Amino acid sequence: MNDRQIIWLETSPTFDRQEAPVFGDTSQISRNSLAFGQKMLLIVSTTMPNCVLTKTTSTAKMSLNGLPSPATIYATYASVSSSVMLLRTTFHQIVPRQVQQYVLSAITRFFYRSIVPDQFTLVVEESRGMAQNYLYDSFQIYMTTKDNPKTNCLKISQSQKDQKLTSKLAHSQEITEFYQGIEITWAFICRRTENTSGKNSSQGSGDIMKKWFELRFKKVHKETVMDSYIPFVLEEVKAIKNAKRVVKLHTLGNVYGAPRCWDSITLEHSSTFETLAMEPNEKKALKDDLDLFVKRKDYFKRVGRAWKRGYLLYGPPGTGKSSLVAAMANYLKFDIYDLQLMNVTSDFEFRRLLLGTANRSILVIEDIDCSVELPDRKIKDNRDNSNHDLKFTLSGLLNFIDGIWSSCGDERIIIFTTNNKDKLDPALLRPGRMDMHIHMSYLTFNGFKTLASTYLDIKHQHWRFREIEELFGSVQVTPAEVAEELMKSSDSDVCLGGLVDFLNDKKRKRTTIGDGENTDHGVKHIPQSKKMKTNGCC
Ligand SMILES: Nc1ncnc2c1ncn2[C@@H]1O[C@H](COP(=O)(O)OP(=O)(O)OP(=O)(O)O)[C@@H](O)[C@H]1O
Repeated sequence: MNDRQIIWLETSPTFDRQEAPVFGDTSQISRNSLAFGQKMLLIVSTTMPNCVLTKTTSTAKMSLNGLPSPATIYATYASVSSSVMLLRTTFHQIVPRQVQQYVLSAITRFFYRSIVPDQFTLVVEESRGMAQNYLYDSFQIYMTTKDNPKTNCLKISQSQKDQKLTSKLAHSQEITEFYQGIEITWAFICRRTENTSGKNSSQGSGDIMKKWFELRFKKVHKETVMDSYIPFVLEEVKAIKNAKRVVKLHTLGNVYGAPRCWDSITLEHSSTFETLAMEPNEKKALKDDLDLFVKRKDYFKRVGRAWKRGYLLYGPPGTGKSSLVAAMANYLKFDIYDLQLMNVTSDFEFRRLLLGTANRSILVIEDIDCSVELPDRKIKDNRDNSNHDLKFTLSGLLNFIDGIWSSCGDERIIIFTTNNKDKLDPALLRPGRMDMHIHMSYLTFNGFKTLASTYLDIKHQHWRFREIEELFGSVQVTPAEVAEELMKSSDSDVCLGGLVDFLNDKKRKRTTIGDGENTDHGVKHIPQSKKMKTNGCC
């Protein structure tokens, strides 16, 4: 091409006559050969300047600076857009919908890949053969929490019970989010395809609806997305599911003549760690312990121990032992199995009942000191004492809790409560059984402030507080007693005035309650080393 030269010939805009100012040696060839408004493109040989290789003449009227006039642009636009409209209408009318969708998605994918060739796409389909794809279900839940200003269509729904709207991505909608600086685009796609399985589809016709998620990101981030982002999404989904989970309370049903089994109702106890009157450091220690426990699945596996945790709650009546159990269940979203040992007649029945409990649950054995006389309890005195299944023994209880029951389930918590720790059999307190001893004691001033906030909505100070703090120094009062006083009126001044009278009255009488002589307060951890040594035997 080096021996060629391109030359434009154009009539002068300043002269209203047929004159062609030209360039180079070709001027003689084309002079006076153009009409006004004409433009000519010459390709000439550089070696023989007068030799025209190609000649193109444009008759379109040109603007002063060589650009097309607005009328030309408009005419071109009108003709192109009407052609596109015509094509579009024809495409929609003639081509079947499935084919349309296929063509459009093929085009989209083609352009997407050619424009961004280093992109990677993960496809997560709704089902894996016959089985539902767990990942797809999880992604669907995850997407309900996402919103994006760019999304222009969402599917929303609401159940009768739920006050919140649930939103889902609609077909072909996309959401983009950033994870560790990586841009990840989620797209939800559903498409009707022909049912080749021969089974009836939910749509009634021979078609089935295929749904899937596409995750698009740069190829270099493939490993981060697979190894870190997807596990992160699954963890988020677990938390979302947990937040929605309804905690159940299981108690022993009593159907005449039939073996006892668990009956369940929704746990209505609204106690939480926030509403619980407890020293803040003790509360934190317990929450941290629970958090660690639920996170340590692999750890328990590695050290060869059952994934279980035992807590002993002890203290006078009305100090919040049951409230703490409810707070733990609400915090972890674990069901509660409330077992009254006086209803259990034999080791055999005890095992059967425990095997009927589910994972992620709390087994509560309340008032263990007074509910049953272990280990000598028998059903029938004339039976052979060596038959352990026919009597209920302490060793039966502990062995089963330590052994088979705890190892055939996951995330099991067992809680014993007692008003009198001193009365308990030392075997129960052995390290490895009860990992944490929690003393629920009389109310402290810190605990009182929690109750004042919960019951009277006093978040900071009240002029009665100083007086109440002084009285707490000289009288022992349970949270249950104080809660009772704080509920007497909706006027906080009246309630606190009543509480001051109540405390003064108590002070006068100098009444001591229950196990006031206890010297060990709060949360007590059993050293891990000790636990390991003694684990597994009664
Ligand atoms: N620590 C606490 N924090 C908040 N509220 C409490 C606390 N302790 C007791 N209460 C209030 O007192 C009521 C009775 O408390 P709860 O049944 O939890 O005590 P308990 O120690 O289990 O008693 P018992 O030993 O008699 O079973 C609860 O419903 C709650 O309203």
